[in-house]
Amino acid sequence: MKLLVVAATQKELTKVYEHFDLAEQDFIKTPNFDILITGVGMTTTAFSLGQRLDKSYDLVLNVGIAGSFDKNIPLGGLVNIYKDTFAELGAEDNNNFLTIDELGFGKNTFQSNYEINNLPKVKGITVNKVHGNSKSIETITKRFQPQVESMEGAAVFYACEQLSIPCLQIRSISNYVTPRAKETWEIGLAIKNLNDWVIDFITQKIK
Ligand SMILES: O=C(O)c1cccc(C(=O)CC[C@H]2O[C@@H](n3cnc4c(=O)[nH]cnc43)[C@H](O)[C@@H]2O)c1
Repeated sequence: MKLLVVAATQKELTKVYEHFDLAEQDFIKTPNFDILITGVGMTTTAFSLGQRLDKSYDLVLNVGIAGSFDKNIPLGGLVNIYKDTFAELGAEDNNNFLTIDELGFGKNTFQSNYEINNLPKVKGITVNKVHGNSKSIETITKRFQPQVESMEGAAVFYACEQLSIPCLQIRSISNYVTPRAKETWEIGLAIKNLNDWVIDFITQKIK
């Protein structure tokens, strides 16, 4: 199994780098798995994957922290984002929003096609702008009923679909999507739990 692990920042994979004794670089090849650090957001993700992703990979594992709309998911909890939507891609039509699908230019939602058993499956959206305002949170919740949001997920699903490569997106919840309150974010806990899971997953896969 040739595995590519994709994350936005090296910080989100700190313990993975330490555990496997990896050099602090944004693209690392090892005999058993590769790591790609893309930078934050859809544009950097698309560019990085355009440079590094090829059909030799059997699985892409997209990991990172994320915000949750769903207060039933604990901070530091891991989720399997099985479906992810480009939430801002489309057109305003006065008080309505037309998705890229409705405009006839493609599709806005992409799915994972790799099954694992042990994590809750949730619906995500991918955004350029982290939600941090009551009105916009209410609007986006009504529009797509998302449980979580990130800034890269749908872009990774898109790239994998283009090359027919199985893709799994696992994220650890660092914060709730609320009017911005960074002091309540649990980034350290989320990154620790994510890294423990990634180390375990890689170790199982390369046995
Ligand atoms: O401040 C830090 O110490 C720190 C360490 C590692 C990563 C970060 C980030 O802010 C990474 C940004 C990354 O996180 C995702 N994310 C997290 N929460 C949300 C959210 O509420 N809405 C959207 N995206 C979120 C996102 O995918 C970014 O790539 C900070």
